[in-house]
Amino acid sequence: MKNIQGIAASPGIAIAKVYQLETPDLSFEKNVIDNPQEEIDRLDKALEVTKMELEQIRAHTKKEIDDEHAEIFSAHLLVLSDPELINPIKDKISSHNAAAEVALDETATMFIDMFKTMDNEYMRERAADIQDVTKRLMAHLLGVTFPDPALINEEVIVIADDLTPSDTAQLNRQFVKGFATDIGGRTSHSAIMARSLEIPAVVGTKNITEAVSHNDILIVDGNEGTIIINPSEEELTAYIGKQKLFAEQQEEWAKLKNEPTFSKDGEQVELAANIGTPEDVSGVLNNGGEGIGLYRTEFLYMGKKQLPTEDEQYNAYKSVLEQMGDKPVVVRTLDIGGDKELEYLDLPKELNPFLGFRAIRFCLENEDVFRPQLRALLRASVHGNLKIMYPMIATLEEFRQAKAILVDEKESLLSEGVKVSSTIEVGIMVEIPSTAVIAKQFAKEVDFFSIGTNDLIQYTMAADRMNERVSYLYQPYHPAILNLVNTVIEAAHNEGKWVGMCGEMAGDPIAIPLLLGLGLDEFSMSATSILPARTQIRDLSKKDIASYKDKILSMGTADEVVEFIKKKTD
Ligand SMILES: C=C(OP(=O)(O)O)C(=O)O
Ligand SMILES: [Mg+2]
Repeated sequence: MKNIQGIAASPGIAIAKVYQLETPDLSFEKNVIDNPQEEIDRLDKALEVTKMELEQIRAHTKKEIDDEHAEIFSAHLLVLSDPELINPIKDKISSHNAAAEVALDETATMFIDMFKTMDNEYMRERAADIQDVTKRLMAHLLGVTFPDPALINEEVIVIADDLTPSDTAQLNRQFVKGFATDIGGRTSHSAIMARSLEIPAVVGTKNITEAVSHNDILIVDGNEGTIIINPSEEELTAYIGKQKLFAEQQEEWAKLKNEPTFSKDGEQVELAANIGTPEDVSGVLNNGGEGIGLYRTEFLYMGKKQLPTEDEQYNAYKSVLEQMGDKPVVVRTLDIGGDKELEYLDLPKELNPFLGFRAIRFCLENEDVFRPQLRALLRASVHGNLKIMYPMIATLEEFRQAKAILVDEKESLLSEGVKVSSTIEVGIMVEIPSTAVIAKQFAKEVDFFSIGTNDLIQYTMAADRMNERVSYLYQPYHPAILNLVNTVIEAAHNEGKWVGMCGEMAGDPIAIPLLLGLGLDEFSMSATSILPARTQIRDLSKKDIASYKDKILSMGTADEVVEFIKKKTD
């Protein structure tokens, strides 16, 4: 028996025997050729067959999964038709007399390396897409068959170094009970697809392919990220129990998908989701999200060579708003800086980037960047229920200045005859202690607050959210944090305004009772946390917890708070 720890990528527990998905041998002789045209013809033929195969996988995915995942293969097809990839391969063949395999390998490696080293997770994962497509193309050039996971016909757990999107799309849910890979992260495509197929998965184990052999029995715990190889009888019994419990839990959760969120004593709150791209919206709706509490627009600006145009932004915002119908969508304006750099802006390196020139500070000094975003948002506002939120507000002047620019852009759009919604709420993130402390003054001017605890905790505790050595100080349940949260909620409610929270704390099962008791109106979290949170809230009495509010807020340590709330809500 041996346990391996990886990253929990898709929830659930699977127990079955190992199926090793091996990549075929794609090695080749590095021959020089004497007829480049023949090689180019071979390449064109392989391209044609690969495209046909991808079309088939796309159709299969569309039928068996959904349109969104089928789009991955549309992207692959685009890669194969992209002259920026194909022309350099052909140039290498004709100018260096390289065999098609050599030219493909060298060109693909160059692009993959380039994307892999980018300081942006999204782009790094696009490297995996190019790798996937070019491997398939190479197999056709070499005349070797690619593994076909669709042929699996007994219950298994698929083990692989990595699962490409096309592998994942072919997995038959009836037989493939789970999967585990050496590489990958929570946002890699295979992980995203595992979640929508609802196959338990653990990724990033580093060495699962070496640790198991063909007929081993495995337990894959996608809730905890653990894999148990050849479990003992006791472990098996324990996990079969957990599996049953999880299945029961999921059935319970699913019943609440289209339900509003009420506490046991009948108080309503809103459970919303945090998203980074329009593609994330379907996951929000599938998980019963009542709104988008934070759309991080940075991703529109990242992984590019220049700023996105106003129209590009308009299309992204419109897509999110339309998909959400009349449900609220809080879009946060550009929060660049800190750990999120935009290389093309060429901003000077700073000693303390988290305390530096970022977010609203940058936008107010760079109106040429800020105004197009606000215009795109205002134009998109007629397509849904838009709320605009400014990040990193530290002073009232910043909010007033940002709002004045918005009003100015609105007036100019209206004078151009462009329609703009008249009901857009304008609010701020509360993630800087100064703003939390004078929330009372802010509450008179903003339409809403959303508490960004990821930053509020680091600034209040003076503990860098990225620094492992001070992570013990990063304490969401610290009375100082709870007092600030309480100040913000009371201030807002006194002015008849609503308060959300979009930091990670909002989806944390220990924090949820505390936040409910303090009167938080909207909880914004990752989509898959929504149904468990709704279930939890239905069992909590807001009034009961609120009656302990003064006691909790006067406690001295986070441990005391946790111990107390656990005891009261068990
Ligand atoms: C939601 C927040 O913003 P980000 O994590 O993007 O800084 C936060 O600070 O809590
Ligand atoms: Mg923040």
